Amino acid sequence: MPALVPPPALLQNNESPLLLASGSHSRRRMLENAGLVFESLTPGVDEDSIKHQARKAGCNAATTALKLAEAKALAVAGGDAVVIGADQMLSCQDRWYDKPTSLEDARAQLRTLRGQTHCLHTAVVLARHGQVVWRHVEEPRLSMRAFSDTFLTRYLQAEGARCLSSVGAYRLEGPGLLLFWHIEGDSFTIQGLPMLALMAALRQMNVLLD
Ligand SMILES: Nc1nc2c(ncn2[C@H]2C[C@H](O)[C@@H](COP(=O)(O)OP(=O)(O)OP(=O)(O)O)O2)c(=O)[nH]1
Repeated sequence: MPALVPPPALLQNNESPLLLASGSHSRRRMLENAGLVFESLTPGVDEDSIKHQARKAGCNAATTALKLAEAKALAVAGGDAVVIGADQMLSCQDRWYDKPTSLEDARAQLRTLRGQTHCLHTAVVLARHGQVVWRHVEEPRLSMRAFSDTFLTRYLQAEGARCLSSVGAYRLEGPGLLLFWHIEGDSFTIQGLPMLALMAALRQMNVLLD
């Protein structure tokens, strides 16, 4: 039975096309699962340079994530569309982490994060006609178990490259859940988008029906 995707007219106004300025499968999946109809584009933004400048200017991780989300939303030519830009930074003990580039990188990162609490500074913005019209940040806190090296080896064998698409080297909706003993915050936000706040903003902008 194919997944039932409600026709756009039932859930949103066709006059305001929606564009996701992100290459994130996780973000796309969450919007699709909510029944939204949208286009997606991967923004060409030099994230490392923006992060470096922000850090040098003394910005915290939440402000930096907002700057990145805005840069992504403004980097795509949206025309009349409402454009969603988002970014997620991971910080632990004031150190910032990026998406691991290899399983060895993921192993090293998880060994550093285990037994500690880290924060996922998750920013989302809406832009229209080249202007950012809405900004939002949520900062869930996730406490990792002090898991064994044997567990970590088995986890990486089970997850493989799937864990490289996430800033924390885990998929909360997958075996990543086994890494944690406590989580404060919204699971959608952890997966990359504060969906409830975003849906409320899209209703405010008359993109989604109230
Ligand atoms: N499936 C899944 N993805 C997660 C989870 N936690 C974080 N992520 C993903 C969401 C984002 O795709 C990624 C955070 O990195 P970024 O915000 O830089 O986005 P990304 O580079 O993926 O795409 P973008 O820069 O927006 O084109 O981590 C999780 O628990 N599950």
